[in-house]
Formats: sequence, structure tokens, C-alpha cells
Amino acid sequence: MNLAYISLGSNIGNRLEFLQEAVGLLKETKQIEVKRMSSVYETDPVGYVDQAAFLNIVVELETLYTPHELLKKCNEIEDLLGRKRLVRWGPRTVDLDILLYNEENMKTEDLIIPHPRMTERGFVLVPLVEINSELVHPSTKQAFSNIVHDQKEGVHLWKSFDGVDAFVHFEG
Ligand SMILES: Nc1ncnc2c1ncn2[C@@H]1O[C@H](COP(=O)(O)OP(=O)(O)OP(=O)(O)O)[C@@H](O)[C@H]1O
Ligand SMILES: Nc1nc2c(c(=O)[nH]1)N=C(CO)CN2
Repeated sequence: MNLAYISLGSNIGNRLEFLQEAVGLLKETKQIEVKRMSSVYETDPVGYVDQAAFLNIVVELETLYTPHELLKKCNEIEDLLGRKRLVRWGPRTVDLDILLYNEENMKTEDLIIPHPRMTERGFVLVPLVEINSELVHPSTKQAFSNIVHDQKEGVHLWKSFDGVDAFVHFEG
């Protein structure tokens, strides 16, 4: 069994509902077991800043998928929930990025793990450290809990965690 962390973000339409549907689709997948998830954070847009605030979460999952199979699943969920790729780093209904997969370091044309921009993104680090404060970057060996402090600006708790099932079925 493999342990992976995925970051999810949404900044169009009913943002909470897109995150709920995405986590629901991960949960329904036979080869995936969602083990933990973070609270929901409202976060200032990073990169392309002239867009609405995001809701972001991180989920921990166990999976039988290889990294590329997991990427395919993430892309399927994005497509199913109607993401339109118009602007790089621009608005999206839902975006799923693979952050970590076991302690692997890999660099292929379409998949880089750990996610190359994760260490500079508060919207990733705050929810990641919430669900596992012991995690270490597999190549630099730096503890994420040691770098999260400088990255909290623009990241605000929006809805506290109260269970994966409660989240998926929450009527907002
Ligand atoms: N760890 C990863 N997780 C998800 N996608 C990745 C990863 N590494 C590389 N990619 C590739 O990035 C491609 C483009 O991703 P996407 O359009 O979602 O970028 P983005 O989310 O706008 O920006 P960012 O990559 O900075 O989060 C994906 O189709 C995928 O092939
Ligand atoms: N706050 C925030 N900013 C972003 C996000 C995101 O999920 N949250 N995703 C991006 C592309 O992956 C670019 N910028």
C-alpha cells in the first residue's frame, strides 16, 4: 500500500461543493482509501493574483495506484467537475495536485513528485502540517512543520475538520 498526499483547491462557483464532490469521488474509488483530511482554508490567490479567493484542503490517502495512475485519476476528477484551463494559475472549479507519494522523488515529463512548488505555498503547507506534523521533504529532509510558520499569510481557517464523511455530506 502506498501513502500519498493531495492538495485540492477551488475558486469558482460553489467552492465547498466542488471540494466535497472531489473528495467523494476519491472515496468512491476502489483503489483509494481516504485516511485523513484537513480543515478547509480560505486562501489568497497565489501566482495569478487577479482572481477570487480559493478554498483549499489536503487529503491523505492510501492507494494501490502508481503515481501516474493517481495523476490520471486526479485529472479525470478535474475534467468531470468541469475545470476549464484558460489561464495558467488562473481560476478553476477544482484542481488536484499530487504533493507526496511515499518518500519518492520523481521527475518525468508530466509528473514531478514532490510537487515542485509545495514548499513555497501556504495554502498547501498549512493544511498538510495540520494532518501530519511529522512529514519531511523526501529530498531536502526538511520538516514541513519548520517552514510553515513563514507561509501563513493569506491562509485563513474557513471550516474546521469534523470527519471525512461529515465533510462529503455537509449541507453548506
Ligand atoms: N505533482 C503533480 N501533481 C499534479 N500535476 C502535476 C504534478 N507534476 C506535474 N504535473 C503536471 O502539471 C500539469 C498541469 O497542471 P495544472 O494545469 O493543474 O497546473 P497548475 O495547477 O495551474 O499549476 P501548479 O502546477 O503550479 O499547481 C498536469 O497535467 C500534470 O501533468
Ligand atoms: N490560494 C491559492 N492560489 C493558487 C492555487 C490554490 O489552490 N490556492 N492554485 C494554483 C494553481 O495550482 C495557483 N494559485
